[in-house]
Amino acid sequence: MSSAKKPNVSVIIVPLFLITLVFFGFLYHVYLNDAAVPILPYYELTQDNCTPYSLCKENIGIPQRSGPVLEAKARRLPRALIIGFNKCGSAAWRSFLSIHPDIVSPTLELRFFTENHKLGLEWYRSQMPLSTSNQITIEKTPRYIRSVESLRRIYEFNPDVKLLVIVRNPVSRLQSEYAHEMAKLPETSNISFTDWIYRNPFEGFVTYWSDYASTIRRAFSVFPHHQFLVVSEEDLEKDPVSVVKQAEMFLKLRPAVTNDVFVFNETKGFYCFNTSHPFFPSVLENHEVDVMSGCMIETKGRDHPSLDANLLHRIVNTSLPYVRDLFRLIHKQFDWKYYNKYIQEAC
Ligand SMILES: Nc1ncnc2c1ncn2[C@@H]1O[C@H](COP(=O)(O)OS(=O)(=O)O)[C@@H](OP(=O)(O)O)[C@H]1O
Repeated sequence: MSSAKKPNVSVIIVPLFLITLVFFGFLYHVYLNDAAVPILPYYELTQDNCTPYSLCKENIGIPQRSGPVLEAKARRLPRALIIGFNKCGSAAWRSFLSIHPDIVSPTLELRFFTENHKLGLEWYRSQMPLSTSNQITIEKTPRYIRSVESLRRIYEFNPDVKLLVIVRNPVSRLQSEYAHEMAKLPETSNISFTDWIYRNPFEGFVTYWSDYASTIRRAFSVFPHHQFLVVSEEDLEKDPVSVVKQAEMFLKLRPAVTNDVFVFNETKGFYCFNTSHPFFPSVLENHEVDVMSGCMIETKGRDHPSLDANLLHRIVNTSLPYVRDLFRLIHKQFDWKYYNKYIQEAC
């Protein structure tokens, strides 16, 4: 008489059922449910063994999706910075770049390498938006370029960081600064552009706003030239796609931003986001963009004061040597009204 007991079927079927469940659950998780990508707090991630000050040197390149990968989102430190100049379209450039699927960017100027340095690198990281490892983070604080101390800190943070710089016709930059200052005052205290200019010692004031070259030259003494991309506000205003494309190439990102991402808004007088473009929802967290119109908020694109001919002549005369110096330094020439006729050839 055999004493062997028949195996209980449930001992086999239950684990088999559970394994199948887990397997299909996994497939669903990876292939069908993008939202299921786990979002881990940054400190749970290895960050590719990077130490805080030696940032990851992985290639910034075309993301290769070669199969199911469980991609963790994390708060990553910037690999590119917009370091200057203020009143030159730095906010629009940052916003326009951030529509690229491989770019994320905090809206606020974090000023980490200037006054907020004491808050520490972990604070800086905590301010960054979540991103995947295929995306790069870009932070914008236009005052970085003016401070040597900040440039040295940036170098210590990451000597390979990419540096984005935007400059502007000095005349428009002065008008922009004036509009910015007047907007802070009650209307009754507003003064004319001419009075505003002559409130200050003329030469020094105009030089301060026009001499991009000295500031960039100083930055060149900290970082090699090839780590800089210098563009012009006028190009961003006229043809934002071309300026975003320059950055795509410079950052070695796949070409993703096309003409249909932007539309010219007659009321605003500037290019704005095309709100029906599939990329648009990615800027909804951007507090510098009006989500209804897709335009930059009202503090960007103010009316400029008209110019008295004599004053214009004086400003152009004073700033011309600095404009020449800039074009020579960066080996580029921008299409700047009032200056073009004096500058016959580049570099
Ligand atoms: N598309 C688009 N929409 C709105 N504004 C645009 C755009 N492109 C460039 N600009 C110009 O950006 C100028 C503001 O420059 P910044 O953002 O660098 O100013 S700030 O330093 O951050 O305050 C702002 O200057 P003002 O015109 O003087 O307001 C704009 O001329």
